[in-house]
Amino acid sequence: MLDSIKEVLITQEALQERVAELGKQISADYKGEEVVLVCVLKGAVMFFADLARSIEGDVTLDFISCSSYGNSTQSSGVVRIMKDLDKPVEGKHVIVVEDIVDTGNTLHYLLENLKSRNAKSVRLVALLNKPDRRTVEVHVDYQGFVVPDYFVVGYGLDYAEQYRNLPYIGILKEEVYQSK
Ligand SMILES: O=P(O)(O)OC[C@H]1O[C@H](OP(=O)(O)OP(=O)(O)O)[C@H](O)[C@@H]1O
Ligand code: HPA
Ligand SMILES: [Mg+2]
Repeated sequence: MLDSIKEVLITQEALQERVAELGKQISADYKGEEVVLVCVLKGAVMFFADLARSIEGDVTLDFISCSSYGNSTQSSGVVRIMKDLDKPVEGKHVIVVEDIVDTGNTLHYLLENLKSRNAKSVRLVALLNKPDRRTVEVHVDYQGFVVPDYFVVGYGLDYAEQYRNLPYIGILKEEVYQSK
């Protein structure tokens, strides 16, 4: 295990198992429907790639990039769209695929933004839900795991752009960000 990781919270195997379950559930719920899967870059990238492959049916992929954390472990509270979707979602079923709902700022902003584009429906699938830190209410339609109030990294989640390539979700040692 990496030196900067205090503890593995969710193993690679547990991630795979849960992602497959979510894929099954989504496939059943959207049977016979066309769905646009929206990846919220960059954090959701690993989850998105695995989830998309576990969904059976008529699926297209699109990408949006939001940022509110920068190089910090605290949300700036200001959400910016750095890259928008390529295609309009008007009249489409949209599933937003996100790595984590923490304060709720990003998803609150993004879900309202997508709903205003007149999609047929907009739902959220979040791999991780950290309810202890919530400052804005967000409805999570599908969730992978509830996590405690630690800054977690891996499987797409970063601290200052590092650790996204870890195959598991780990708790980052406090000294890594307190020394900065
Ligand atoms: O609920 P919140 O407190 O808003 O936090 C969740 C968001 O923060 C992270 O993104 P970040 O802004 O770090 O961009 P990244 O995905 O490129 O890492 C994460 O990927 C979520 O999108
Ligand atoms: O715990 C977290 N880890 C990484 N990125 C995040 N963005 C919001 N919360 C987190
Ligand atoms: Mg981040």
